[in-house]
Amino acid sequence: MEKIQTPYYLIDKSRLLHNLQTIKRVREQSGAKLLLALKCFATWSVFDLMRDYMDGTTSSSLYEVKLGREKFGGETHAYSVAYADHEIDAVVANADKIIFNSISQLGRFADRAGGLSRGLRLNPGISSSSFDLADPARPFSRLGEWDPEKIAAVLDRVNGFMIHNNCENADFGLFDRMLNQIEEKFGGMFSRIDWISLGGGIHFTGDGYPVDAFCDRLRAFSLRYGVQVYLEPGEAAVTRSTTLEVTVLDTLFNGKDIAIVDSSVEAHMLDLLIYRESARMTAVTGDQRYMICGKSCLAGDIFGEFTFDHALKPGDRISIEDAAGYTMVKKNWFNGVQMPSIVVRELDGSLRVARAFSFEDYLSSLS
Ligand SMILES: Cc1ncc(COP(=O)(O)O)c(C=O)c1O
Ligand SMILES: NCCCCNCC[C@H](N)C(=O)O
Repeated sequence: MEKIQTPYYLIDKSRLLHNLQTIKRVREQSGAKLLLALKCFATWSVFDLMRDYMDGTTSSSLYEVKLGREKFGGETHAYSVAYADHEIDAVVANADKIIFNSISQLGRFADRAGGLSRGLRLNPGISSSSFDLADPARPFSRLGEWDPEKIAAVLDRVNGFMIHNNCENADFGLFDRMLNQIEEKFGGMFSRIDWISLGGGIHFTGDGYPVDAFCDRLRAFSLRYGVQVYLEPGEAAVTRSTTLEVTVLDTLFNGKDIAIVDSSVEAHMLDLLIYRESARMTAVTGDQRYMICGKSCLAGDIFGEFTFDHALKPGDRISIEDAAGYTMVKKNWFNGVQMPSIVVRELDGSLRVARAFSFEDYLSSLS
């Protein structure tokens, strides 16, 4: 096979499988159903593998619901911060459950939900987010209903609840304590519904996570209230499965050694800029330190500073870790920078270019 032109996202199915096997274990041991959060990862070329290990998908918009139904299958949950009048029928036609963000949306659209099971998002007012931007419990948050009295008044109109308050939470103790608080606040209503989704943001596929204790906690919760528990992993499902493969185009010294690569943080790993985080690379011992920068015009288009065991030169290849969650779903055509192809390393080790992007794709993204 010819060398694949960078930049490209490289999804390694055997690394993905590692997470999926933990997901399978959680399903079996806890009785919970696990749905892929498409907002985090929607690269459907690897759904053939993922669907064997997960129960379906959850979504944030009409297009995600349709993608989940069409490309993943299984159980399809629809959630949206706010549904529009003109899209609700299509959402209902493509979903198995519909979750409303507010009592007012439930009131407006419940009668158009047909035979679908209906859910309401609850906001417990606590979260594990260390970023105000991603904190669903931030002051004045619009994400879900807070008041148990108001929620109790519409209980006869819903079959389930969705509570998403974990964010990059690798601490089981914190998960457990927050769930206790949720039970104290809303537990009185839990026996009166059929299912509860505890959302995403739980990093149970990470090294050393106490998976047994996690499963026991979920199973006990489910039995206590007689509810089907759902989880909505995004990041946990795809973490460490994907790299962004780039090539050095130029090097220069401006007080620091700098290497410019054929990619852009703003266009291809936008979350890093949004949350002001550094990219990750496999650690190399060496004494050549470089600031790895993107090729867009943005002065702060910087992946981070990394150490190498050799001097970088044009043509050298660099592999940036953790390029699955919240990357491909956010890629854009800023500066007209070549959009990375999507390449899959199959379980037998062969590489497949699932998608390559061209000037025509750039053209058709605008008019
Ligand atoms: C309702 C809901 N479910 C699931 C997720 C997925 O979270 P993560 O990718 O952190 O697991 C999110 C993240 O925004 C969410 O808002
Ligand atoms: N790595 C920086 C923080 C990322 C936060 N992810 C945001 C999405 C998340 N699922 C959420 O709850 O908003």
